[in-house]
Amino acid sequence: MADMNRGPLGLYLHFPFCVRKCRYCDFLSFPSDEAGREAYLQRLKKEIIVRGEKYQDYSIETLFIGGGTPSLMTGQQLTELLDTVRTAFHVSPSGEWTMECNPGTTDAETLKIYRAAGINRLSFGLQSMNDEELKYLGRIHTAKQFLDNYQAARKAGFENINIDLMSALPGQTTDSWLDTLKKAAALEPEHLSAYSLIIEEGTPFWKLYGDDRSGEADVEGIIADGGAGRQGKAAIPALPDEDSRETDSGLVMKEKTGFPALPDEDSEREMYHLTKRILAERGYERYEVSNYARKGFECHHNLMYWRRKDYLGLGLGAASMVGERRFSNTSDISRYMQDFAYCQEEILDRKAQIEETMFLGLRCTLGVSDQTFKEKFGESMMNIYGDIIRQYVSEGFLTYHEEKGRLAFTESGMDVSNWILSDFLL
Ligand SMILES: C[S@@+](CC[C@H](N)C(=O)[O-])C[C@H]1O[C@@H](n2cnc3c(N)ncnc32)[C@H](O)[C@@H]1O
Ligand SMILES: C[S@@+](CC[C@H](N)C(=O)[O-])C[C@H]1O[C@@H](n2cnc3c(N)ncnc32)[C@H](O)[C@@H]1O
Ligand code: SF4
Repeated sequence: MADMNRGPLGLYLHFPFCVRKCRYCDFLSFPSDEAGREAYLQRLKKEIIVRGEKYQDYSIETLFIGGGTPSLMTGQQLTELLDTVRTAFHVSPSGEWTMECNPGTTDAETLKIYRAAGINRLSFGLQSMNDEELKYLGRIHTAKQFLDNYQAARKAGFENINIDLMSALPGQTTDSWLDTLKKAAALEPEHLSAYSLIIEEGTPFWKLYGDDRSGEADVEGIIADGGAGRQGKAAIPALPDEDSRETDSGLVMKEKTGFPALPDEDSEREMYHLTKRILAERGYERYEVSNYARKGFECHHNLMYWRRKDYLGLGLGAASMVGERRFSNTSDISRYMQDFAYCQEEILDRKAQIEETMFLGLRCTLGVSDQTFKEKFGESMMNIYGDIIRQYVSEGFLTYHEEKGRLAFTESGMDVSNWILSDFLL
């Protein structure tokens, strides 16, 4: 139940450490040792206490521990971290508390402690069920290790589990994507995220594949997840040597590098359409561009971002938006260990607020409510975007539901949402 007297707040905690860096990843994370992780957590707990004092008028509705690899935390570290949150903030009793969990980094005992400490949703970064694809991505785990962890999580009492998958991987065929999708859905997780691999600048994959996917990263950049997630690049170590670059599955290899080629555009499209069909057939409703859930299991924390509700991000590089103030912590670890000053702060003007409302709202299949829009901005969406909306409605990409007063993408609009959304920049 929401706290009547306090405003709802989403709390994000960043844990910036991984066993090693995956070749495609530009999230803020780097390898670490035990001492470094412990020192960071001491600092994070201190930040929780310091910031908590300023947020006594709020109640934590959702909590999300992301990374990096938060499951590198011991049971005791996680328990202390969550106890600190409960001491420093008001928390809603039935809130969604998610933690990202990397296959190959956890076990049954630890998962039980996480559950007892208050985590009630797990998000597994599986990416693929194909060990060869996992190897090229630079993942540290196999599909089998994921399965073991997944079963252990169910036994530990987790009844709300997400699995992250990625398509359009090096060497991936539509058949192998189909296989990954089917195997993941067969486990009946409550939630599935299916992303298309983005070749991010500055990553080892950029060196290997940057030319093949030029332009793609730019489009994604405009429509970032509410500003959260894609800022702050970590230093990326050189490509580790491969023991063997042989492949026995007939993959097309990139000349010189020994890495398989990316699927061509047609295969990528096919994979995308397969995702929708296979997941729909198995009872997963798409509620956002890349997110699918059983009814009632949509990720509340991410919905806070897309609906532009207040959220506070703590830890290295974490992003926040409270009121129309957007701010984030430094991405420089040595600075973070010394002071908690915000490094980027801006007040969003009306234009930016309107653009964001459209970008983030339209990503969700529910779309944007004209009523809510009017209450916020004092005029109808039609006043501002009339021409564009009419054009895309007549072309069948957008639909306006008169009765509900909501503007949303049609299915074909969702397929090209990135391109259409750029027209909503004022
Ligand atoms: C920031 S990661 C953290 C999750 C966890 N550390 C893991 O990798 O298992 C969250 C998710 O973003 C997705 N992701 C990361 N890099 C991506 C990229 N370059 N393109 C598309 N999706 C990406 C992956 O599916 C990943 O599970
Ligand atoms: C890409 S999403 C994946 C969510 C997952 N599919 C799910 O349903 O739970 C999560 C990642 O976004 C990033 N992230 C989310 N909120 C953030 C915030 N407020 N500040 C900084 N990074 C954030 C973190 O790297 C986190 O691991
Ligand atoms: S994808 Fe996940 S595990 Fe891999 S480097 Fe990025 S945050 Fe770490």
